[in-house]
Amino acid sequence: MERNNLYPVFLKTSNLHILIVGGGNVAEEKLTFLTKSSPDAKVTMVSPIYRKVTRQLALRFDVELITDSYQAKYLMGKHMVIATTDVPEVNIQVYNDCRSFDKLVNVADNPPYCDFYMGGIVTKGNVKIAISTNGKSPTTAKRLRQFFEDVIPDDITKMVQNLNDYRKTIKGDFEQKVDKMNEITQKLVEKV
Ligand SMILES: C[C@@]1(CC(=O)O)c2cc3[nH]c(cc4nc(cc5[nH]c(cc(n2)[C@H]1CCC(=O)O)[C@@](C)(CC(=O)O)[C@@H]5CCC(=O)O)C(CC(=O)O)=C4CCC(=O)O)c(CCC(=O)O)c3CC(=O)O
Ligand SMILES: NC(=O)C1=CN([C@@H]2O[C@H](COP(=O)(O)OP(=O)(O)OC[C@H]3O[C@@H](n4cnc5c(N)ncnc54)[C@H](O)[C@@H]3O)[C@@H](O)[C@H]2O)C=CC1
Repeated sequence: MERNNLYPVFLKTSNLHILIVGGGNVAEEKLTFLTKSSPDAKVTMVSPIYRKVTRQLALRFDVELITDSYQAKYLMGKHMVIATTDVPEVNIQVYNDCRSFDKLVNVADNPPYCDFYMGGIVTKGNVKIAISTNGKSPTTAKRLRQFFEDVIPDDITKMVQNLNDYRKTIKGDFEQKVDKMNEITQKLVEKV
């Protein structure tokens, strides 16, 4: 059976600078989900034209909007790049420039030109779940995201905090703490 070999990481987006090339529907969708998950993300966009909602999001999340066509100079200081223009040659140019400068790049909706994929993301307080279908079905990623948003209780973050507090009260060495933490959380995975 095929399997997903991607390696998920949880980026500290406040330390990284992301560039989105293009200002249309796809750019707006990527910006919406990026800022929903990571409102502190440092984002710059470059495009001759922006949508109204994109401008509103930019104001709200302190996104810098450069009104210009893409040029390689805009990659300077950026760690990750998402290309979303409606001109395939421009997207490929962005991809090639990023390769030359060792930047991570995602040509939205174009798997062969992605170093990473955007995922479906569920956030409940301190808990975050990222979902990928290996690029096979973004719609499935979206539906799973909606499912988990629904079934995971909002107060799961309380459990995380309680366990964190409880751990500090346990006496003993590291191994004894691990045993105790596993013992008290066993019920969470027991089949009923
Ligand atoms: C590979 C990947 C690369 C990347 O863009 O990063 C990619 C690729 C493509 N997307 C396409 C289309 C759509 N994408 C969505 C939605 C999402 N797409 C996202 C990620 C990814 N999309 C990466 C894989 C993630 C994984 O591994 O599963 C999500 C999860 C995250 C996000 O966008 O931030 C976000 C849901 C967010 C949420 O709701 O939580 C919908 C659904 C909708 O809008 O209702 C449609 C329309 C339905 C359809 O067409 O399937 C097409 C076809 C284009 C064409 O028609 O040619 C391709 C190209 C292809 O599949 O080959
Ligand atoms: N909208 C969608 O749901 C889907 C779109 N696509 C494809 O994705 C691409 C983008 O789609 P949309 O966002 O809907 O297009 P769009 O037309 O809404 O947006 C394209 C954006 O790219 C900008 N742009 C054009 N040339 C540029 C350049 N040289 N430098 C910087 N920005 C530039 C434009 O100003 C515009 O803001 C298209 O190729 C489309 O076929 C694929 C699947 C679904």
